[in-house]
Amino acid sequence: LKEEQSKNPDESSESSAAQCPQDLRSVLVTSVLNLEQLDIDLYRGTHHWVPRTQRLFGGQIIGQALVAAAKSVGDNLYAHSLHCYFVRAGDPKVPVLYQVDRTRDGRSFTVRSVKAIQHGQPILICQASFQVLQPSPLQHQFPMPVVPQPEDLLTVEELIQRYLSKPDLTESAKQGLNKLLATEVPIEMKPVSPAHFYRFAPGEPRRLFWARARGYIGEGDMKLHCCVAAYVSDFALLGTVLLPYSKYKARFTASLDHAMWFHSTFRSDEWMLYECDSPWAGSSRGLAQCRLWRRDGVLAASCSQEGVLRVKPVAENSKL
Ligand SMILES: CC(C)(COP(=O)(O)OP(=O)(O)OC[C@H]1O[C@@H](n2cnc3c(N)ncnc32)[C@H](O)[C@@H]1OP(=O)(O)O)[C@@H](O)C(=O)NCCC(=O)NCCSC(=O)CC(=O)O
Repeated sequence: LKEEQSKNPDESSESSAAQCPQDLRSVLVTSVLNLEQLDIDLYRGTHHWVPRTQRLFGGQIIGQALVAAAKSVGDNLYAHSLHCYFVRAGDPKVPVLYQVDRTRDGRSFTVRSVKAIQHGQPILICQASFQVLQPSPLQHQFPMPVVPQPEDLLTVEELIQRYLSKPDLTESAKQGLNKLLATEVPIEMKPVSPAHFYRFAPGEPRRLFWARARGYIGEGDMKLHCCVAAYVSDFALLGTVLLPYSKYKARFTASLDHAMWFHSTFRSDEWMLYECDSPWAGSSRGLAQCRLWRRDGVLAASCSQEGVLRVKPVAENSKL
């Protein structure tokens, strides 16, 4: 992990150096997931992008917790799952400490517990499990959904530019969209069905988008790609729960827990299809699940999350 983070693309193969100048290096690798070591099994992480809610982005905390866990396991071990609870809102004004407990080192599986701490209190508790690669005669997966290729779809930014040119947009809607455009999120996204993605009409609780880390990461360390995928996986997952409810908008939403399973090798800086759905909502909570597909149809990872969602009715004359 460390080696990959410090690797300068100019030092790698000539062709990748030519394609990926230093200034295109993913900020997820150079900053967000590049933890500072304070002591044995103790790390400090800083923030890059903070959501409008002014609480830390859950994906960042999960990604950083997985980085901390991965630093204490051997190169022959690969992350295969993680299970996290978000127990307190993260404070964007201070860094997060990550304390790793080496729960167990087995022959095949190794387990780590990570506590993310701010102001002396845990904000996230995470368990991550790693495995030595092992062959298996049992191998199956569902087929990847058939969707348009990313080259045929618009990015979120391009879609926002289009909406901005609509004549009937209110001034506050324009301001909101311009704010979104000015935000530097380290993920590139292309919704497969923009109307569903933005909840312009009620629909089934299911949405798909292509996503990848912004900037170059390169082949290299699989553990790092898992950390990036953990970061990305929390970005648009919980919103899937709201898709059937066009008459309501979110008043308070936060992910409560997050579980993830890694199945195959993948590159998080290459387009991956995120297939999100929500099988259930009730009691001010919703369950959301996602599958991450490699472009070639291989299932790379699966994810489940429950969140709290409190809503209020949408104003009749809203243009967004
Ligand atoms: C989930 C928790 C809020 C649960 O804590 P509590 O049990 O104390 O929370 P709570 O529900 O009682 O209170 C939270 C806020 O809701 C209000 N509140 C409580 N009950 C209410 C009710 N019945 N109706 C209306 N509002 C209510 C409270 O006054 C408070 O507002 P007020 O605060 O105004 O007093 C907390 O554990 C937490 O913050 N965990 C971290 C979650 C997180 O940060 N996830 C990652 C980021 S989300 C993410 O990354 C994904 C995403 O956003 O999509």
